[in-house]
Amino acid sequence: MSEGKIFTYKEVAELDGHVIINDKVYNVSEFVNEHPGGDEIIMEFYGQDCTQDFEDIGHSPDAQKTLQKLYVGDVDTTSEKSVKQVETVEQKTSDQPEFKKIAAVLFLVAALLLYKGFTAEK
Ligand code: HEM
Repeated sequence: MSEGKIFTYKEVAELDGHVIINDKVYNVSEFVNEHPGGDEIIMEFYGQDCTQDFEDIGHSPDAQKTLQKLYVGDVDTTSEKSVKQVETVEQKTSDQPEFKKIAAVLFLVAALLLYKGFTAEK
């Protein structure tokens, strides 16, 4: 399906009530009120790409069908992303709680070894 309009990332960001899933643009402004997962969860993604989150939930074929009805066009993937779109991607990659946990464990082990070293000398 590619008979829709072509949007740049910036155009989508400026539109109210539109999201991007798999490089396609959907007008979800009316659908959000009927979304079984709640309106806010989608509203957070207005103007942005929510492919990952949409797929992580494991939406049913029924949800995919609903999506088709909301299709308004495609995104020009070569266009420049808006600041908001870049921020959400960066947030996802740099926000790694696993890394913080590992750093905390390493710090504790180092502190313990240092402490043991000091007490052994005496
Ligand atoms: C924008 C297009 C979207 C459509 C058309 C859509 C559609 C649906 C539909 C029809 C359901 C009912 C269950 C199913 O059939 O799979 C559902 C459930 C759900 N959706 Fe979406 N959804 C969209 C986006 C999102 C996004 C971006 C999220 C964010 C994480 C999300 C989170 C959820 C959750 C958590 C449920 C489960 C609700 C429950 O069973 O309690 N959805 N969605």
